[in-house]
Amino acid sequence: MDAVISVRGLRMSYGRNEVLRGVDLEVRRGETVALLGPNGAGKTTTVEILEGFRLPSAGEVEVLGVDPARGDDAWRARLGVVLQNWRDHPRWRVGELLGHVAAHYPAPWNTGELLDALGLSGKATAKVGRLSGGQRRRLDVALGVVGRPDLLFLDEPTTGFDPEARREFHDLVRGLDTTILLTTHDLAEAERLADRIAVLVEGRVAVSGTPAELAAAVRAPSRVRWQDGCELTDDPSRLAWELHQRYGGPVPDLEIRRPTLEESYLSLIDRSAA
Ligand SMILES: Nc1ncnc2c1ncn2[C@@H]1O[C@H](COP(=O)(O)OP(=O)(O)OP(=O)(O)O)[C@@H](O)[C@H]1O
Repeated sequence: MDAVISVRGLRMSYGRNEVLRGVDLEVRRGETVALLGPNGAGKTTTVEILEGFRLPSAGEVEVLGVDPARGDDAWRARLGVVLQNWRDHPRWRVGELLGHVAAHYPAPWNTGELLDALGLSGKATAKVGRLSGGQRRRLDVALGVVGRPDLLFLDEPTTGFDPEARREFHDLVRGLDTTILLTTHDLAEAERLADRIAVLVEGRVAVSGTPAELAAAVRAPSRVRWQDGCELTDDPSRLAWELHQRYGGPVPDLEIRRPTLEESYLSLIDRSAA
């Protein structure tokens, strides 16, 4: 199997605060996997360990076949990281900044071609500080992929975006041809971008799979409402049948509402936190 990321029993504590309590995660070549979880679940901590920026307390971690704690420059050059924003470089010109970063990699993109590919044609001589928000985000992606990474990390990439910018960013990410680990607390974003989703709750992967598998695995109860009552049940057709028997015929004002994936996800988080 072609595992790009392989994590077994990953644990991490900050002092007495045990943030990761045995995370298992695998990402295969070419996949986009979303690590989904509420605020404080430990997503950023996990990604920082995978990037080699933080040492775990325990567990086995391999990224591109290497323990990140021992990753050398050649290993690092195979990773791409999309940072939130290059706010510190407003006076650099786009092409200069991209060329400067590209120079650190053995086989980078041609910067002009990359700008074209990411919809920034004609912006090479523009100052970073003069780009629109959406253009800045494209540049962030360009900086993350300029070294042709084998693995790209996107940590909460659309926080603070308006819906239009989010849609554009999602289109951009879907067009990238690399393995991606994305962290997000937004289920809709995970569903839109990821082949597989791993839900991180309370320091563990509570459930993982394709969006469809997730929907089946975490289904919250359905709500059955009728003229004289309302019940939550995991087996709505059985309840409907029992009501049919009770009424000796059609159930007055019968209404069955199955949960959305969003509701199921929120119920999973609530159950785990309880
Ligand atoms: N450097 C640190 N020192 C101490 N505690 C930390 C540190 N970084 C994170 N934490 C704590 O670890 C927990 C997990 O944080 P982390 O940032 O990994 O979660 P997250 O899932 O990325 O959250 P968010 O979605 O809010 O970014 C939180 O309780 C946080 O306060």
